[in-house]
Amino acid sequence: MTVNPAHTILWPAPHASGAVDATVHVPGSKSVTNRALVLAALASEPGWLRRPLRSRDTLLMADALRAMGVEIEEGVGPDGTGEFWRVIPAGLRGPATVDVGNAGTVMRFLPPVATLADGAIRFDGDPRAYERPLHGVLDALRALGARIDDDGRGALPLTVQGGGALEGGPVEIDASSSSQFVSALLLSGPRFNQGVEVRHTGSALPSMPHIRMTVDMLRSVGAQVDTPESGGEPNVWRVTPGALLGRDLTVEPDLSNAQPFLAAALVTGGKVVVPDWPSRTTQPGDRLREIFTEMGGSCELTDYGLVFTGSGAVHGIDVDLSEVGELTPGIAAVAALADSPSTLRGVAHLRLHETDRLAALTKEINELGGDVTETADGLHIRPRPLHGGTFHTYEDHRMATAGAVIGLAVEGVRIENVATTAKTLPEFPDLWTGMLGV
Ligand SMILES: O=C(O)C1=C[C@@H](OP(=O)(O)O)[C@@H](O)[C@H](O)C1
Ligand SMILES: C=C(OP(=O)(O)O)C(=O)O
Repeated sequence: MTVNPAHTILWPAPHASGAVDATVHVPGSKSVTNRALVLAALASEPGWLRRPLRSRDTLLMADALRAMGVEIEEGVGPDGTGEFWRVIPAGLRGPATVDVGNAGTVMRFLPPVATLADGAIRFDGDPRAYERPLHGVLDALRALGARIDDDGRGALPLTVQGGGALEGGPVEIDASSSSQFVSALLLSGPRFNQGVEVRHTGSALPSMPHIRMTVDMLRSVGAQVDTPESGGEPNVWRVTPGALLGRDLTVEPDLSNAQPFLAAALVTGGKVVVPDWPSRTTQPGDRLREIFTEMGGSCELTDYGLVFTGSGAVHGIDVDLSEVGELTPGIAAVAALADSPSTLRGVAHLRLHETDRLAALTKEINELGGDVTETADGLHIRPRPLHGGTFHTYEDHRMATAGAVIGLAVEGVRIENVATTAKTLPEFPDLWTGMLGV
């Protein structure tokens, strides 16, 4: 992917001179695209993805699957239907090398896939990827019969010695540091000889909507999945072995990436329309309708999409974000501009995301004059008048977009390395200036 060199230095975040009024077409969901790619690669017939997200995380996923033998053709559909990817599954094989970048979905979803390959699959990634938790997936795979060589830390870099099949069966994991451990095992589960039964044994499990997304998408390609919600035991998911269908799936807009645009309407007292907002979805970003309404906006979901309107007032909020952790940076940015304090709770695991998001938000907002303190599991934010300055992003796409939201209301904010938004939204700087008409 080409990165505009100007965006890797300091990007003057545009200041809003008035209320925004824009329609923003938000590209496809990262979480849906990467699940769809994995499921299509494991299917027994070709499948299609329409309007897939093209970003660093999803291109890494596509490249990794290609390296293991899957064919992915790219094209553009007729009549404005947008881009499509046609995924043609093949016998997975090594040797191959997978670059996970700093994509949680790639580093967690693919080691289970690699156990099904014939040959060695080596995994490597960005320095931060070495620090992000992976042990839950690796320990589980070993317990299910896989051979994995690592340096003993239960982290990247590592090599999965794919044996062409995995026995599978019941396994216990502690997924309190990432829901992606559970999703990873479930996604490949239909292809294990005995399927898989995942029992989460640790403390609270974050990001439950993302596990529901995994289950929904598995079922939509013909997998049989028993869940706590479908009458099973609490914290236990069971996937029956079986073939997966190739599907024709249109990817929903990424609702977490819609967040900065909705936030723009909220903090400027303006209006933003996001076309194709789904009426029913497992994406955690759908919770923004409720959260940003409580913070002062209002929503109307029409057949065309979501119409979100700010009132001019921005209120603080006391909210448990454990189910929707990836929304935290954007909510913190709005909270720093509110008329009352906020408490964001339930997100201790964000310390092991792209960066330590709790530390990064605290430091960067405070350096602009804010008053944020870290708690054991979140942030306490007391709004104060902010001033301009450099907002560092720590190679975290959501830090960059959070800084841009603050920049709308505060003159002189410069975002360091806005190009890091390429992880999930390479078009961010252009969409942002387009929204503002600058
Ligand atoms: O499965 C997924 O697509 C995701 C799950 C969540 O991870 P954690 O459970 O590690 O927070 C979320 O934060 C991440 O952005 C995407
Ligand atoms: C936590 C995130 O990403 P990842 O998929 O790398 O975990 C995120 O996008 O906010």
